[in-house]
Amino acid sequence: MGVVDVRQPLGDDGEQRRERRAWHHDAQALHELAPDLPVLPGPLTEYRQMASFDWKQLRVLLEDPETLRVKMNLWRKLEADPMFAHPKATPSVEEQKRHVAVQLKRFVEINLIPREVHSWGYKNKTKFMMAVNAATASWNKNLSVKFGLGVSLFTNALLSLGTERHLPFYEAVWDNKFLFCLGMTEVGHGSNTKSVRTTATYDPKTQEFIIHTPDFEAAKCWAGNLGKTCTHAMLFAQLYTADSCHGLHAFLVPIRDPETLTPYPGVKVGDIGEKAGLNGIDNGFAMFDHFRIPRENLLNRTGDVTPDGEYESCFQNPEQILGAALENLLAGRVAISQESTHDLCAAVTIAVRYAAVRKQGSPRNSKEELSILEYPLHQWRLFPYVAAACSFKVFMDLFTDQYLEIVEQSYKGAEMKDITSMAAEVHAIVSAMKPLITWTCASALQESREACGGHGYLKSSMLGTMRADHDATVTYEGDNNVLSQQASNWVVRHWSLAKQGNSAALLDASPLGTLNFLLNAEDKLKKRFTGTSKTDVMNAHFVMASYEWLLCWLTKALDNQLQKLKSAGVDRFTARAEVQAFYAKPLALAYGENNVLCYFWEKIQTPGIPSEIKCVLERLLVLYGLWGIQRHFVIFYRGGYATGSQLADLVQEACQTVCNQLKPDIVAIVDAIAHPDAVVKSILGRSDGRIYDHLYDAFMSQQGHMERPAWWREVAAKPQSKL
Ligand SMILES: Cc1cc2nc3c(=O)[nH]c(=O)nc-3n(C[C@H](O)[C@H](O)[C@H](O)COP(=O)(O)OP(=O)(O)OC[C@H]3O[C@@H](n4cnc5c(N)ncnc54)[C@H](O)[C@@H]3O)c2cc1C
Repeated sequence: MGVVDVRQPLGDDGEQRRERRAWHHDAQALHELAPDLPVLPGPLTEYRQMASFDWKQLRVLLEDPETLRVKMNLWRKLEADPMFAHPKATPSVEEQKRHVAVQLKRFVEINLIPREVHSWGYKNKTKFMMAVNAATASWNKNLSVKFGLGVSLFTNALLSLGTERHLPFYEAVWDNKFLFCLGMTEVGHGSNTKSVRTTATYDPKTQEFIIHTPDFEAAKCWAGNLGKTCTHAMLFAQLYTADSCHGLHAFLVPIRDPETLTPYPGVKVGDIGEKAGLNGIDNGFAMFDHFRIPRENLLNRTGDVTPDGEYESCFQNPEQILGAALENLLAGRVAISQESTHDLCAAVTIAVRYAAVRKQGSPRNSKEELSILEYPLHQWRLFPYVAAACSFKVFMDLFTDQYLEIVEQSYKGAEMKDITSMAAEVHAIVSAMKPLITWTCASALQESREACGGHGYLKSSMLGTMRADHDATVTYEGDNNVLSQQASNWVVRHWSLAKQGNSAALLDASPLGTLNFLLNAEDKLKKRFTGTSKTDVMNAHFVMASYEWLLCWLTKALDNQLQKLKSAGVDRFTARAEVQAFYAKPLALAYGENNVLCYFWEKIQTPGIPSEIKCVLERLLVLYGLWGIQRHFVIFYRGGYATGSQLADLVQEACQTVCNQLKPDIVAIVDAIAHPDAVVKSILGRSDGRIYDHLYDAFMSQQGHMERPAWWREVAAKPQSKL
């Protein structure tokens, strides 16, 4: 195997791919990926005509056209099949579960993921599956979660944790015979997975593992599909042999008879009940009473038990085994970040189109009311989220390629430069990005709901449904607050190299370059803000240099705090807990934001981008960066980067100016990142902008909406006595 170098953000064939992805789209391809918008003059026409660029070209720049093609194809198929139609009224919780379960069956049956995909290499296959997942999530998040847990995420984990003897499970899942759940969380433990208490004790007499739940707090809990539908669980339990506990391992545990869905004796299993959202998913609990499974059901890539009960591991200690097992969950976190980017795009599509059409208030002596988009406050509320949506889209596109390349090469056994450092860096990036992206999306959904006023609160705006369904992403697959600690831990670990000025070691530790801000850190920390006009801050150079200073300061400050606590005799666990709120969490967030800026900047350098699009992209980058800088003002002042009011004054002025510059282009930017109307499903966010026509239809099409209620007698005034 040759040595693989993924230092280039675009991968080893970066230059080639840049060329490929730059502006060679014929009219037919563009039409397929960016179908024409309504041509009749409509409420959005005026703003569309103001645009300085072609939205179709921006669309295929912000996302890999191949990925976009997969999504557009899938959406067309889902739209054409009545089984995937959205119910008009909200069904009961039970019916939501039934509907999503039968949709999943059909999803697999009609080969929405063609069989040949399984023979593709890891990278192409996973990239395809991720595109399908993100597109499905935008159609119906319940369906994508059910599919992810039960089929795609499971089979992904199976291939990396299991061995050849587990392949029949892989086949059975894709043949619709088995459905899985991933059972890690217990009633009493979630984030601290090491303390999971379900046991799997090996019995050499029968060559079986005995799965047991010691008490209710150790019951498996929350696993999607476990409540009603799964046939098996990929269950995480502490593995015991006669001599000792070998830590957390994954087991394939039968839960229900696949033909009758009756739970097996020894498994007490059920649904945990109605949730705040995602009610199409049957999240469940399960308790095991000395339930026996064959020895071969242990996923044995990282460790195995011989028939006579001897434990064999490729790792030295149980923590390493856990680490290897959890590494496999990274794909899930990447997928969540992709889905959330989609939700963010949908939220701003709805809110910006609505803002362009909705008129409210007018200046004195003017008869014309203003679109709410004209108000600087409204721009400031929404445009940074549009900038975030575009930047995240680019980041996820480029980073997913790198991530899959690294995993593929390591599977192939390629002799990769710095594989250990690369794995650690990828882990840190994902641990920072999943929180950043899901939190940004959550606040965008809330802001967009408010920005659409009362109508935004209608179910048919879709913002409430999206907000409720998206909400869980900040908790599952690693709670955001806990996950972000892994990112800050990794960054701060390298401060000593920065302090020594050891650039070579820093570059080795960060093959993807996300620690480059630490190069010459002490010099960077000497920099002070000297700007005197808004043009000094309204550019990418200022934004990126300020982020470098911010990150160096936060890393150094976090390290100082940890050293201080250590010198005072505070143990490592307590010290880490002490610094979380004011050092570690801001560092993880700033690290994530800086990654977004660096990848976006790299993208803007793609050769051949038309100058008008480049100008829009730079404005979006600057707005995203300034939005972050003003959130971190306290640190800039606290660390002495700025004194007096100049930095705050100029950044605020610049934010408002960039918003104003983006205003004529904002509807076209949103057109470039919007999903088709049938996917967004919002009466406020359609591409024709005819919000009042759609509102009228929505009001008028409700069943019985103008009828006297059947229960009118219970509330109507009693007839007056004639006496
Ligand atoms: C819709 C949904 C679907 C899910 N699906 C699955 C599934 O399929 N399979 C599965 O196994 N699990 C699933 N889960 C469970 C999910 O993975 C856990 O909820 C998650 O890991 C968090 O664990 P917890 O709920 O025990 O919270 P806890 O770990 O108890 O955390 C509670 C709060 O304490 C904070 N906290 C915890 N530890 C620390 C610390 N060290 N420092 C600072 N703060 C801390 C957290 O930030 C959090 O705000 C699902 C959850 C939801 C909501």
